[in-house]
Amino acid sequence: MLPDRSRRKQIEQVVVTAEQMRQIEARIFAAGMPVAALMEKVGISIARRVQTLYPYPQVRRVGVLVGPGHNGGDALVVARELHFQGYEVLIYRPIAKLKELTNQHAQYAESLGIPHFEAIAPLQDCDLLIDGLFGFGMERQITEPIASDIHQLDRWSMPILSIDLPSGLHTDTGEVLGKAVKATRTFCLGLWKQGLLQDRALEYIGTVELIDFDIPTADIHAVLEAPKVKRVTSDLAIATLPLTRPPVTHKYKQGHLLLICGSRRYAGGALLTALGARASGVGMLSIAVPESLKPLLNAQLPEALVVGCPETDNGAIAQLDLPEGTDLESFQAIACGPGLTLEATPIIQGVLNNDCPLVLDADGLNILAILGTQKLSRRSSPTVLTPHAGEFKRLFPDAPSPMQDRISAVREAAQTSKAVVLLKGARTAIANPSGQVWINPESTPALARGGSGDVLTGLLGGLLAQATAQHISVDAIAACAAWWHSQAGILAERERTQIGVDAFTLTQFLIPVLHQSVG
Ligand SMILES: NC(=O)C1=CN([C@@H]2O[C@H](COP(=O)(O)OP(=O)(O)OC[C@H]3O[C@@H](n4cnc5c(N)ncnc54)[C@H](OP(=O)(O)O)[C@@H]3O)[C@@H](O)[C@H]2O)[C@@H](O)CC1
Ligand SMILES: Nc1ncnc2c1ncn2[C@@H]1O[C@H](COP(=O)(O)OP(=O)(O)O)[C@@H](O)[C@H]1O
Ligand SMILES: [K+]
Repeated sequence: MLPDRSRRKQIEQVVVTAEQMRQIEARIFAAGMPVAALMEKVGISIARRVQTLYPYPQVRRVGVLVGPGHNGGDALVVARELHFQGYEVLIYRPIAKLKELTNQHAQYAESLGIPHFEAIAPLQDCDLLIDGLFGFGMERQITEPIASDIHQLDRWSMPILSIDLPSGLHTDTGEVLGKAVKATRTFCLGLWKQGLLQDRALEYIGTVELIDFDIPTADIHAVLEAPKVKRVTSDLAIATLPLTRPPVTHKYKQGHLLLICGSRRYAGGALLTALGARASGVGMLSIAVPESLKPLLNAQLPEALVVGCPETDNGAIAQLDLPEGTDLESFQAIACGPGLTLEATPIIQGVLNNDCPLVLDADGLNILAILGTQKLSRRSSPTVLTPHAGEFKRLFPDAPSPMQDRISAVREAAQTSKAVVLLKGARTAIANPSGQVWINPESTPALARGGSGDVLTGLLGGLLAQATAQHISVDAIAACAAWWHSQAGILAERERTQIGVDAFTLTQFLIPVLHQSVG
């Protein structure tokens, strides 16, 4: 058995579907763990955590919503424990027919004199509600009268704590099945459920934490075969960062990144991409911009080699004018797109035809959408595409909608395009062509602001350029960049409020966040 800390770190990376969770539980039960014992263990862990977060007597009246399955069973164990700790517990039990084990707990709660109701109204004056209506067994639409009762909860103001998932959310896709509880907190049981990491679930889940109940890692590995879905934890991301260098090295050994970005109209995009790249620590940074942007870039990034390129009449890059003896394959990575405009189509065609690891963003993606993503399958070096949902739809019109099941969408896009696809959003999802998916589990809406994606492009380009000599997968690097970018946003928000995180400010928090995370 792994020491507890290391096991916990592994568990935090795992993401499961309902079916995978069922299979893992089935193995535990088949090995001899009684179902009732597991429910008891889970229920008691939840009750302890409730007592810490909502201590008696600050919180006195607790309403417990009990469904027909084992989610309801868990809730009844919590109800019983809280009753014995002095809380006044009231139970809402809208469905009479309960699974056997749940029914036994219901009978015992009745014998203790805990009142139960078929209607929701008697719970109106509770200080806290615990939602154990449905968990990962929920597959059908919620019907009346439960839908109306859940609607009623939206009008009440007490905190709601959901067990495993807010009732009514689909475990895998995060879809609302008719109506769903809007939780203040969710205690996800055992392993992270995929639906909790989907953007559309975020409005419902509140603050989420994992309640570990010691699932053996052997059972997890037995069920979860590659490709997997992984949460990008701090441990995973930090292990990928190029934090220490060998004592004997030089700038070109630390990666040479070429940025191709900007136009007279969109100068800021080039600057923000360059500042993101600077923070990555890349050994050498070259920046190709239209000639008229050269003074601006030189003034802001004195360390960079700024290549002024001939311009179109509208101020876009007309052709790359790299220094004598340099071609596109001289670089460890190229990142291009922000601010280019569609006039830069020949430039994108040129980089696609070259054999160098490539990050495409913004207009780079818009041009690729016109050229067709099948162009990518001919590249022998890795390509990373970093679309937001709008760009994604233009690039992959036949993939599932990125507004719905983002994990399926990004996986299919990566498989068909043979690129690593980083689908930006509240919970950025990254997939590689083999179907491995990473989800960045923490971020802040402070990042929903013009230019913050440009910062990510530069940061990712810089990490990619530094990693080519090492054996780190490109999707792991993209996941690491998404984590770093979000963590900088979170730190910037903490110091400057949610409205204080403009994209330039974000670049200034990229290094401080490492101090905090790495120590
Ligand atoms: N096994 C264990 O000991 C452990 C289990 N754990 C806990 O168990 C939970 C999973 O339990 P579960 O599989 O019993 O399913 P659950 O989520 O309670 O609900 C399914 C029930 O709801 C019913 N139902 C569905 N939709 C409905 C609708 N629209 N309207 C009305 N009814 C509807 C459905 O009925 P059916 O569709 O079959 O007719 C079925 O009866 C899990 O999330 C976790 O909390 C963990 O603590 C670990 C230990
Ligand atoms: N609600 C949100 N929560 C967390 N991060 C967000 C949210 N909305 C956007 N972001 C992040 O902000 C960045 C925006 O990038 P993008 O849409 O390309 O903007 P731009 O093109 O203006 O730079 C992405 O990294 C995205 O993941
Ligand atoms: K629930």
